[in-house]
Amino acid sequence: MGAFWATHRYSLEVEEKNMSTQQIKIKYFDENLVKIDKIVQGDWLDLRAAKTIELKKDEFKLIPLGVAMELPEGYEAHVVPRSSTFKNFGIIQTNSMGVIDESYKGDQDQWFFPAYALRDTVIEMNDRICQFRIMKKMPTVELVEVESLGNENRGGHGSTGTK
Ligand SMILES: O=c1ccn([C@H]2C[C@H](O)[C@@H](COP(=O)(O)OP(=O)(O)OP(=O)(O)O)O2)c(=O)[nH]1
Repeated sequence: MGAFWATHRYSLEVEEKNMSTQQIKIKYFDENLVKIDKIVQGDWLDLRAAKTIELKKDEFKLIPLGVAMELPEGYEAHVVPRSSTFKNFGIIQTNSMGVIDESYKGDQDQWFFPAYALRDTVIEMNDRICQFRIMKKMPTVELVEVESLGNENRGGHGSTGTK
């Protein structure tokens, strides 16, 4: 028992030491845009609409998020709606998840939220509509073509049942 806890505590300490703070250069496009908050809860950062946008039911618009960033080397960012976004504004994100490439870092590379409205709606400037986090990019991969993968089939959608 004692040995287990000693090992466990050691691995937690190592993890904590390796979690260094990463800096992200950020440019705001409008001085009236509320700056991104330090993380209060959780580890995603909320983003705000950079202008007031009106959408009619079934309309699509790109909502500017008012920021451009230079991500740390080897990282990309993922942007998803907040859980409450559909309830509050009746919009969904058309690409389900936005991927911000590491190379998207020019002065005019403003982040945007592609929105589809399921009802008439108004999103006010500075409303928090989505959230992002940075993720390590995947390693370089090579696709190797084969005739057979040599594995058993797992079975497709729903093959494990519902109970
Ligand atoms: O929700 C999103 C998705 C993308 N982008 C920006 C960042 C990204 O780096 C760039 C291009 O996105 P993506 O590669 O997904 O678009 P594409 O349709 O494949 O176009 P491209 O030919 O520019 O790659 O647009 C956003 O601001 N918000």
